[in-house]
Amino acid sequence: MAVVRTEGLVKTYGATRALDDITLTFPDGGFFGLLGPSGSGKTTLLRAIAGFVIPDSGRVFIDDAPVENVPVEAREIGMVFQNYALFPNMTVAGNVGFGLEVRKVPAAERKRRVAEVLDLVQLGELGDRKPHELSGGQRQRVAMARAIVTRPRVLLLDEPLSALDKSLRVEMQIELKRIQREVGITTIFVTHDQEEALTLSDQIGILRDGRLVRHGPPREVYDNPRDPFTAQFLGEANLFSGTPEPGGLRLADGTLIPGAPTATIAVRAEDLRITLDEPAAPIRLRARLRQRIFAGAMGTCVLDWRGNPLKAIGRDQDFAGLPAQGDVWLSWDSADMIPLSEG
Ligand SMILES: Nc1ncnc2c1ncn2[C@@H]1O[C@H](COP(=O)(O)OP(=O)(O)OP(=O)(O)O)[C@@H](O)[C@H]1O
Repeated sequence: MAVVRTEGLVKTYGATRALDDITLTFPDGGFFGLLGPSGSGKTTLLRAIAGFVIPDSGRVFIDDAPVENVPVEAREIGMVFQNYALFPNMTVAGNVGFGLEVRKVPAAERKRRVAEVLDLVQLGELGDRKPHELSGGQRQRVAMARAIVTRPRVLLLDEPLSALDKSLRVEMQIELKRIQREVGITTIFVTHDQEEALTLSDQIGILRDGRLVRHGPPREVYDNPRDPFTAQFLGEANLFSGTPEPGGLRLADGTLIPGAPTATIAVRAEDLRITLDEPAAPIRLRARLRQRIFAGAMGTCVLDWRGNPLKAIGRDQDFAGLPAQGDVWLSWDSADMIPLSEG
């Protein structure tokens, strides 16, 4: 286990600032999820920690020791990348034990440690198989086993589950979390699946254009996103901006939102209520229902308010009685307004 820390990391490629002054601590034994749109710098940050990318400036520390002079193989970092390549001609046990062989671990100990880690990823019976005789999820477990068998101080995972289909992916998320807990290893995980990041992480960090926009415990960041980017990136948020008045927030169409705390507020899609009749709620807006999307347990209503797209998420029965499209009322509780810092 180890604390990983970056200080003012900058990496540019021509005019692109892939990392723009990243200062961040990844807690000892924690599961840290890095999130951000495509091209925001997630992979570059992982590669800089691993030592594959040399930053223009700034430093990486592992347990308070700077690592710029420590080569990749000596950083004691385990890695699982998106396209983890297993050696096709080696058995599962051979693949997992390879790193130990390179480190000249004696055969008997090697065998014991490979068996131990295969048990941990629940592949104890499959050590003699070749990679092509495994399912995608099993291959992913082998890649995990291979990354942790050398007992690294840090585990870096770059979209390790993205090749798996949805149901296997969810199963593997639970597995991954269990394995990480059992081994207790400091883990930094890159994903662009926000649900995955929220499920797995003790802490999340959100990157945008190479900058760290926010970090903290998932619930804290979700409940109090602070800025419009984070509010819309994490979950589905509807933004409303207007002019603050003593009585509330005056929107462009003249509607007054009583109790709005700031000039820009967000309302989560799950907190919007839709009714055909005018509600008694103090906060209410006239909007147009454009589309109702059925998606199993939860459904989505796509709405339009004065040219702004809005979204409401709910169970199908919440939307029962609504037409496929047409004029509706929107309302929400004042407690569900999230104050945001800028418009
Ligand atoms: N070797 C490179 N040469 C030139 N530009 C690069 C290189 N590696 C990354 N970049 C650029 O740096 C930026 C950050 O890339 P990075 O791969 O870190 O993003 P990401 O958040 O991991 O994206 P994705 O989610 O698509 O994998 C992008 O604009 C990318 O084009």
